[in-house]
Amino acid sequence: MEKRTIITVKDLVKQYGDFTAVKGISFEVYENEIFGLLGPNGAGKSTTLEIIETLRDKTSGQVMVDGMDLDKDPNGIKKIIGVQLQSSGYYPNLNLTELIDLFSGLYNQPVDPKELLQRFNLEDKATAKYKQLSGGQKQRFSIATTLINKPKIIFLDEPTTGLDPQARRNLWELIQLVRSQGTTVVITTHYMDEAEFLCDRCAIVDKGEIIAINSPDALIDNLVAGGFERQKEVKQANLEDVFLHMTGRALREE
Ligand SMILES: Nc1ncnc2c1ncn2[C@@H]1O[C@H](COP(=O)(O)OP(=O)(O)OP(=O)(O)O)[C@@H](O)[C@H]1O
Repeated sequence: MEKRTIITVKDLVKQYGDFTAVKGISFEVYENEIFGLLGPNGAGKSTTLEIIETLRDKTSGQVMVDGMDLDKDPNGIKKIIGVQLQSSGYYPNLNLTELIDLFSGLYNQPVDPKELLQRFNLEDKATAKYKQLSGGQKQRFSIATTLINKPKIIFLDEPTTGLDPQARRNLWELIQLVRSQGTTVVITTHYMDEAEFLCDRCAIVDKGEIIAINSPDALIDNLVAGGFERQKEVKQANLEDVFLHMTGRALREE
């Protein structure tokens, strides 16, 4: 089936003073895929994401989101995307239900807080404040809030950083669920196992340039075809498997 392109980035450049953080990158994201931006610290992933999210000005280049040109219709783009807020974006005196009601009012979108919290395994926290949540719960809540305006695309910037293996896997399942319900997901991560598990395609960004873009499988196959061999014998399991086998897969944060 022909894939529909939902994001097109062409020759994108971002300069901070004399420093060029993004050096003319181009890529496309297809509708309903999970697309990853991978790269070391400072590669330019967040800058790229924030430009597409309309939160940061670009220096040059073209960005189209669902047929809308970033230069001409940033407000149109804002309406169809969901962006994770930093923790400072949540009013400290409101509980989770009240926060959802607040966003729902701001977006003018009716949302049932109970149903949304249930979907993200947070029904017991309906009257808790954001700051009272564990790391995993905070991430789940912030992903839940990206869905309030019923976006076509959500952007997740390092959603599992700092989480334990159980919470990470739980979040992976939730991200897959969000995609299965029709949302396109753009994610940045430093965890290659995460990208391999979640992403349909990923771009590897280094020093402001895209150095590879493909499915994780194809990237691995290309490396092996080039004669790469692992130095160590590959074991049937890794330390994370040991950890999860011994401590279980159930979430521990409650
Ligand atoms: N507001 C700013 N002013 C000046 N330089 C900036 C600014 N924001 C980012 N940079 C620089 O641009 C480069 C790219 O930063 P960016 O945050 O996009 O990278 P990243 O790939 O998301 O990194 P990380 O994985 O650490 O989040 C870095 O060298 C960073 O120091």
